Amino acid sequence: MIEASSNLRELFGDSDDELDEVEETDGDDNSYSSTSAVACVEISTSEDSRGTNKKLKVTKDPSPTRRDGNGPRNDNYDSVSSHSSLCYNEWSKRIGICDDVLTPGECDELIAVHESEAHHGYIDHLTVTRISDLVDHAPNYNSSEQTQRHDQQQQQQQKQQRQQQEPLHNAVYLALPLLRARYEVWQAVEDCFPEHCLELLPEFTALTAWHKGSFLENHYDSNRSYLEDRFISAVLYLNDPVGSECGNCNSNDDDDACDLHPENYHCTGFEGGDLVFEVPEGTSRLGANIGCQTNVSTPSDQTLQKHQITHPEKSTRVVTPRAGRLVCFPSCGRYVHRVEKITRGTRYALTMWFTRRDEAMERLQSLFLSQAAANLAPQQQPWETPQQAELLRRRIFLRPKIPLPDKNSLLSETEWRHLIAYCWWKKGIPLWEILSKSFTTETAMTDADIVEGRVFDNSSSRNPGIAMNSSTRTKLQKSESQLERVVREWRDHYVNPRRNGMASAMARWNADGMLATFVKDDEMKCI
Ligand SMILES: O=C(O)CCC(=O)C(=O)O
Ligand SMILES: [Fe+2]
Repeated sequence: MIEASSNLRELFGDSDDELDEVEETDGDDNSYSSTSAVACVEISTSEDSRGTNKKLKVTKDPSPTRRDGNGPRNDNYDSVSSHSSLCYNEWSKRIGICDDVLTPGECDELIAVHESEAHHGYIDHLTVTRISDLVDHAPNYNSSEQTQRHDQQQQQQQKQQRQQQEPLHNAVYLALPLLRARYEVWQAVEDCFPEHCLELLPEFTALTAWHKGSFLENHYDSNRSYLEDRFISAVLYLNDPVGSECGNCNSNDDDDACDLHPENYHCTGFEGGDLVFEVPEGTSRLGANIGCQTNVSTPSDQTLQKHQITHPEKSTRVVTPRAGRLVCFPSCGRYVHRVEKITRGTRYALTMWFTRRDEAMERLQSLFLSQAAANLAPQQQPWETPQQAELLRRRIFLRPKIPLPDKNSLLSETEWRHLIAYCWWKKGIPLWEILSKSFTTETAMTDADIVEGRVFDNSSSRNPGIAMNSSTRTKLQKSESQLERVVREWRDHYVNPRRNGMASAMARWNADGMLATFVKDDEMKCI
């Protein structure tokens, strides 16, 4: 997975190269929305049906059939569709759309997880949190060493007490909701591709934040030799687009309201960002013509059928993101797609690929390393310059107007970052207000504006030089009593329950650490 991700910049960053390999189509005159168009695989999973029973229906534990490593290459969707009079319905039904795969609350938590540990992504204006960003530095929760200990329960209690007192060194507790969501996506993808049930293995899992200005040109997802193991692509959207008004901050400002109100940066709406598929050239709109099932439903489709019109060669199928909506499709060249530019706000998603080859599977064995926890200060990604990494770090603090902490600060930098995201997620906790009583707002705001403008701007990344003044830091120390209450709530009601849930889930997982399976409801409980 590490190799694959370090190559992602090559995949997405140099869009000129990318387009050379993909047949370009330009027509979007005939685009139509997924919500009203041809029915494909539509599976609505209500909250009830997502209970433990469903989660246990397909066991993700490794079995010889899943893990023999001899699965076929991802050529069948290409070859099924490669005859010249490809049936539109046959093509379209491979684009699975499932709504309510996660609840709004689960989506919000994943957004907060991303905000806690955001790194520069593989294209401009994109930040990512790969699952490995959370677990690679995990302490050993489940080593054989530990299980052999005589008084395991006592050890566990001591450990929990230590955790409650020690500064937060790692982000592993944040992996719990992500692992749960990963499993939900996995199940939904299997539901959409039942013919490949029990074959599909996660190859890559990351939370992605598509900030204003980000987009992806036409591409398909297995379009490099080192990506050819990718078989199914899956994107679970975590927030809704908004109209002209700002969803949460009630601003009527037409001009980038969310971007202008960083203190309300829980306004997670966005504009733009549709996922647009190119219908392959030569595709017939008439499924009946070549004997496949016809389930066309829109008036325009019926008209086409009635008049026996072949669908124009160049057209698109548009999927509009929505919180809890999963879209999954073959990663092969028949499913060329793009992401339209995000023109406002941030579009959040959980992005996954599935493979059928065991060797290509995403490894999570580092969850089981018996290493001491490393300090998870934001780490420089292979494609980042140190300056870019530093700017992103500053942005995380300054966007919500929180001064950069120094050595004497109440919390470590990791803790501050996580606390900021928690408060942002919980919305009702006015961290900025608590702090603003005792630090110089003007300084923080000025810095925030400068950083916001530069963080994604490569041309200015050579000069990140922004220093917080010392009075800001000194004053921050004085607000401890109010802050301490917030910190206690965060630790007691969030960090510790999540840590315990993680430890409990991991105790049930396979000793080789290669497959993380389901996470139980009670392990997710936050008091
Ligand atoms: O986020 C999306 O809608 C699709 C993203 C995508 O195409 C990709 O990451 O390859
Ligand atoms: Fe893609």
